[in-house]
Amino acid sequence: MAQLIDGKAVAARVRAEVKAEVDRLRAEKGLVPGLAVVRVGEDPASKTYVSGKKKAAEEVGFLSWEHHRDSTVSQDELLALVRRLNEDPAVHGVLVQLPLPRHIDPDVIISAVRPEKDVDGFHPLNAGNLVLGRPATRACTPLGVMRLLEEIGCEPAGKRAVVVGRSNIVGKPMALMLLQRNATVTLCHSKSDLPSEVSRADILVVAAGVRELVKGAWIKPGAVVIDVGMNRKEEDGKLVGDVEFQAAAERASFITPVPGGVGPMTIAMLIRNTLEAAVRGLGPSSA
Ligand SMILES: Nc1nc(=O)c2c([nH]1)NC[C@@H]1CN(c3ccc(C(=O)N[C@@H](CCC(=O)O)C(=O)O)cc3)C=[N+]21
Repeated sequence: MAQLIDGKAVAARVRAEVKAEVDRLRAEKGLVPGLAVVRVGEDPASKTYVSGKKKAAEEVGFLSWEHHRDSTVSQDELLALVRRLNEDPAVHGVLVQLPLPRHIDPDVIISAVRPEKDVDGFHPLNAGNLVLGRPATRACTPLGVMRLLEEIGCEPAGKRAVVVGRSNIVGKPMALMLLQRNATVTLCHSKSDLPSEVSRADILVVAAGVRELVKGAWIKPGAVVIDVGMNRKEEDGKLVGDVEFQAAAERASFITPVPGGVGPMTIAMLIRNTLEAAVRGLGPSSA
């Protein structure tokens, strides 16, 4: 039976680390990190996530602002807001909650955020620097997964890592981070021969957005299974992942639950990225 990876507990520890650093920055430099979150429309999931981000920001002693706009806001109006936040010296991190309404091109908005303030790590400059293995702000969810692997003492070097799902916000950066740590990485589309790909994984990360897509019987005995999926069941409103949890747990050595696995880590890493953006803003060697 697999050991559970307690993302909630690790995330709380990350936030405590950040809080200690924020207290020191405030005392020594008079600096308080600031996070601005932009939310458009009335998507209930976005509302929940944004309030989670705001709560975490306040818990660690950041300043935080939520800028809410109606779903009818124009792309130009949203761009103007992003530019204002880019110029605001109290704001160290700018996050535009996705998804955006259909009449707004998310690439245009994401590219407008100053790369130094892009705490999501979605800006093409940060994404490109990740590809090149250069310093960059890294996407929060895969960064959180890397931290979970570290916590359980899982060393990626030389292991076969399989990532299911190729999104720009999870799958692709996840594969690159594992590659950077010298894993042998396979990045799969959900149309791949998943049973055969998954069965070779020492480290399996699933971010496909399809409820219980990965069956327990496919898991290699002893594998580390990281489930990034978040699917709300029609029947009872409960969250389930992209992995058939019970059956997978019988074969895996470690597995993340949903909820309480990767989700809380995403927010904790956003908080970390914002702290780092604030410290970078002080200029070289002044931290
Ligand atoms: N610009 C942008 N950046 C994001 O980082 C971003 C985004 N847009 N759009 C949506 C996704 C989703 N996301 C989650 C964050 C926390 C949990 C989380 O804390 N989940 C809890 C459960 C929450 C619940 O019960 O609903 C858990 O897994 O334990 C989940 C999902 C960030 N996203």
